[in-house]
Amino acid sequence: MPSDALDVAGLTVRHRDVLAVDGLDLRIGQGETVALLGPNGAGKSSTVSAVLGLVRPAAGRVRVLGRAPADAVRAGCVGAMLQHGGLPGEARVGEVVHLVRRSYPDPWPLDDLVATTGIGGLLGRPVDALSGGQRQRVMLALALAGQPPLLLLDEATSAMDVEGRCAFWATMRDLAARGTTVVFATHHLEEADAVADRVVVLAGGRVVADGSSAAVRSAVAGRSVRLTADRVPDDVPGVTAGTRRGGVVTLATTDVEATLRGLLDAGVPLTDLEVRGASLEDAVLSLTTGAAR
Ligand SMILES: Nc1ncnc2c1ncn2[C@@H]1O[C@H](COP(=O)(O)OP(=O)(O)OP(=O)(O)O)[C@@H](O)[C@H]1O
Repeated sequence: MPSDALDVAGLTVRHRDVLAVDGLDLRIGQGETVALLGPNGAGKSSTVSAVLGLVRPAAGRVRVLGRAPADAVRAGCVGAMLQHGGLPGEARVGEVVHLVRRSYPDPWPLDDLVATTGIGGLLGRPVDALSGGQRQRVMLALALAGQPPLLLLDEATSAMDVEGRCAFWATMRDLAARGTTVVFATHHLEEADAVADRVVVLAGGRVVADGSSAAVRSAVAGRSVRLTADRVPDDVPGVTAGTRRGGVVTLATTDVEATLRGLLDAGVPLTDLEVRGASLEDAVLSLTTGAAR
């Protein structure tokens, strides 16, 4: 059994003259929940397409659970929800789910699949009559139909309402807890922050940050240190700006550790100390601005 769900080395994807993915290295272990983040055109969908064997890389290597992408897909190892995934318009949802389940040797039990994805009320409806969010729920059911060990989700919740999103991510957490590897591309950074145990930030087809959400957030400048203090010296290391409201001092800093050390060295007690990091959105913006071609 390979230890990696995904092993991507030097992946380069070109769409005619556009370099979409530029020598990308990425290893994802089994059971990880990983968010792919980055601005429009960063190469997230192209990476997902290469992992599914839908585009042929110009260079590099992709292994999915130790297999070539097409073999992994054929073996039912990968479930995917893509941005432009098609469904037969006139067929009823129940028929499509039935057909897809039948194509797998060990499909997800129907009742549980229907309940998990919340499509019970949709089975008799023609696919064409679904709303965007309902359609995404059906796509999820199809992606899960073969009980795949690896799920790839590209903007999977873009059309869902708040309730649908909450239910969707609760399902993902359950699947992750059962050992499913979940890799999702999203622009909803709060989802990534809440769900992913690792975030990979792409820009210009390259990885510009890779780590826990907390680690990626802390890698950017713009953190602040807040404390209650009567006096703070002017020359605390790392501090770029300071404000005072009553007894509460807020210091913007590029180096939290140096700032805290400086305060302690100056004999300032760290009363009511709060250190605030940049949001994941701040971090992704800062990491990707100027990084894309
Ligand atoms: N079929 C295609 N033909 C030509 N260029 C393409 C094609 N698909 C993607 N591209 C280009 O490749 C680059 C990467 O696109 P990709 O869709 O992988 O980015 P993304 O990070 O998924 O973006 P988004 O967040 O907008 O979905 C972009 O410059 C895009 O215009």
